[in-house]
Amino acid sequence: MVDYRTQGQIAILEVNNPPVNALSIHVRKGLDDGISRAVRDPSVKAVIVIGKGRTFSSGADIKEFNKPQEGPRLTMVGKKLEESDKPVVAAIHGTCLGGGLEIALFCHYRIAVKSARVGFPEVLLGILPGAAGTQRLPRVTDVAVAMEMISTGKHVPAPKALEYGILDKIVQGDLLEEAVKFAKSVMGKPVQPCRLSDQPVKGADRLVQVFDAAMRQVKQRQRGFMAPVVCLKAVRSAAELPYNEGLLRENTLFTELMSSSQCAALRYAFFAERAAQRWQLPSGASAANTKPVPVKSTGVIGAGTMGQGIAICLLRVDYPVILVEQNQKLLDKGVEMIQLAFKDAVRRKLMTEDAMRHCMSNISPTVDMQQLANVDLVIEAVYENVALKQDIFRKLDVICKPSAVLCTNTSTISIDIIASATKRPGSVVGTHFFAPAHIMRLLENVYSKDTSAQAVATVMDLGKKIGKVSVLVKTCHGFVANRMFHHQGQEAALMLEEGALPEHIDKVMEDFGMSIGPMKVSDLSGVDIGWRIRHEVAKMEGVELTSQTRFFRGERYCTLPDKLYELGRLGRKTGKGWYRYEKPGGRVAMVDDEVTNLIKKHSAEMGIERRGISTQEIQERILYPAINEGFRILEEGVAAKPEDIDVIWWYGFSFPRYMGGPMFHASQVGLSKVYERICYYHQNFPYSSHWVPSDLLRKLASAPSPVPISQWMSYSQSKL
Ligand SMILES: CCCCCCCCCCCCC[C@H](O)CC(=O)SCCNC(=O)CCNC(=O)[C@H](O)C(C)(C)COP(=O)(O)OP(=O)(O)OC[C@H]1O[C@@H](n2cnc3c(N)ncnc32)[C@H](O)[C@@H]1OP(=O)(O)O
Repeated sequence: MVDYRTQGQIAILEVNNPPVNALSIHVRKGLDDGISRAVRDPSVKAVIVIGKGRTFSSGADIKEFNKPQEGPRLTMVGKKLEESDKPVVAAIHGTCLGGGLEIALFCHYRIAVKSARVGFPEVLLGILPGAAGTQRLPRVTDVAVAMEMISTGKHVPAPKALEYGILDKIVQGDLLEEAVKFAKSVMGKPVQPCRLSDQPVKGADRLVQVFDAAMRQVKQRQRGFMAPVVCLKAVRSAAELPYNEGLLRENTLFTELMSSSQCAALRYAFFAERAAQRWQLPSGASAANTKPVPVKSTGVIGAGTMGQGIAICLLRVDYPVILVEQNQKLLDKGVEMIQLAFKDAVRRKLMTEDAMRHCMSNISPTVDMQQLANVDLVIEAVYENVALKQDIFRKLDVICKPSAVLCTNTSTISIDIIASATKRPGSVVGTHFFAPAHIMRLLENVYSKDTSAQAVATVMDLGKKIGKVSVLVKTCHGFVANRMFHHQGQEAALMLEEGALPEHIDKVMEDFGMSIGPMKVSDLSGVDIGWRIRHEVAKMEGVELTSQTRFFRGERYCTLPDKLYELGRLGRKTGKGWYRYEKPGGRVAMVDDEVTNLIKKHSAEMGIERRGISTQEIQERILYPAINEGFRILEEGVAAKPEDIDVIWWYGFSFPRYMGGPMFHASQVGLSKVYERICYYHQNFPYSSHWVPSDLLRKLASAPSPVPISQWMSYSQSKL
């Protein structure tokens, strides 16, 4: 785990714990033994700590967090490094994160290659740097920088870290050779000035202003998230207490966070997100045994909002895009909007003018679908209409080369139905982007009964390349995201006619932790989207939905969203939806009397006596139908595991990660309690099928003791 060798008068401690040199027990032990040996050996005059493989160290081993602490503590190992009278140099490449950076800060010097990154991402796991990081970082760099780094978890590129004083030197060429040269240059120099524990905190005279400003930002950015707040308090104590007392304070705060439910949720999230990448099809084909089709050229059909966003995602990572629209006017508009989005990115310094020009030079706009003949992958992004999509895929089948992967950005229509329009259903796969497609991180990839493993591998790989978090699901109407979200929308509308107002529902859900409430989400994605889907389904079933419709498909139906649509209140894009906005496309949601009156009038017309709806009821009626549907999705194998559902909710609907996602949240509340409440609502609202309790949930709720999430799927086939 740590290889010890000497090169002349220099001892080299090389951490070797693939893949990311996590500081597991054997690494800590190896470093502890290694530094003792180097200190004891009179022929050794300097020490280098370096990582083998792709990285210096990703920090403490997160898998060990659930277990009793064994072996030397990281702070003890660090203390030995710092107390060495022989200079110790950390030689950094790849990432130097968390406990890895803490080790580096115990060393007397830090050098790095230019591509290295350093950071304290502990906050993203709901904890703080617990091996002296909060006390040592503000002794090497300004306290404001330390507060920013520790409370956001952002990685800092080596050149910036040099500027901050965290690194002593950036080297070119072979890192070890350069480290040896550097070690020789400091051999024999006194190490005392390089011991951070002896240094004062930098910028301590500005502590109060810096702390207050950082705290304001943290509270604004992430309401309800404890870790950033506690991180700031820990850094503050570095400036207020002597070093050793600061360490004790850090330890107390660390233990507090480590035992919190937010930390449990975030650790779950860390592994869930990675597990989602290890996809597997029922055939046994998997990420491990399937190669993607190489993609060098792409096409996007539809230059509307979604098509524009998807094209931007592809252009940003250097894919050439053939953008197809049905007429020149729509095409020109689409290209103009793409250009505007890039200009905005330049204005916000997210890209350079040159990069923008390069991206724009990679678009080939056309109204001729034949231009797609040679692309490796095409994504259809036209509006949600079965006949239209089938027509496009029929044409693609004729036009595209045999190896092309044919993707659809449908958000609800079964991929089986779209693929059936082609003679190559194996090549057809769903790539469901979330609006705005160039901003939202989620890509819900959808396989049909015929989709080939290679097509799946290609879209999972594409997701990674364009910086998305991809989750693979099996096709059905609405897939995972919209199938669950749909019930929230239904239940929200029903609560509106019973007595709630949009701002009440949003406030409750925002207080719960959602970054925006469901009514604002509806305005953001467009009131017309739901309208189109409902009316498309009704049309397919030969039903006409009118303002008098009370039941549809045997279920209680609320016409309020349809009434909003008919008023042309389509959401943010028209400047009016469930709220009023400062302008079409505006962002500031304001309560609108017209909507309040519409809702009250609607209740009266329906003969419903409005009542006050409690916070608990709003929370349960928004969350539990989605959770119940999540269990059905698991029963049907539409999602392979509960973790995949939660990943979809973090990245598709901004569900607070520190609450773990709806399925994790259900496990925290207790499945028997969730089941009991769903049964209660089912009794009260018998005409809403989303309250019919899932069989899997029933089985899990009646287990003699709580079943851990990782074992839920073993109950899906059981006969209990
Ligand atoms: C009250 C009870 C007290 C009990 C106390 C017990 C602990 C005491 C410890 C006290 C000291 C605190 C020390 C320190 O302050 C705390 C920490 O260091 S926490 C860790 C901080 N580091 C991180 O959060 C980094 C996490 N990793 C990443 O961001 C990325 O993995 C990466 C390093 C940037 C690399 O990214 P990629 O190249 O994309 O690779 P992957 O992400 O796919 O990772 C590959 C593989 O490695 C696994 N892995 C990564 N990091 C860790 C880790 N720190 N520990 C364990 N495993 C890690 C990852 O899961 C992947 O594996 P796979 O899932 O594919 O099997």
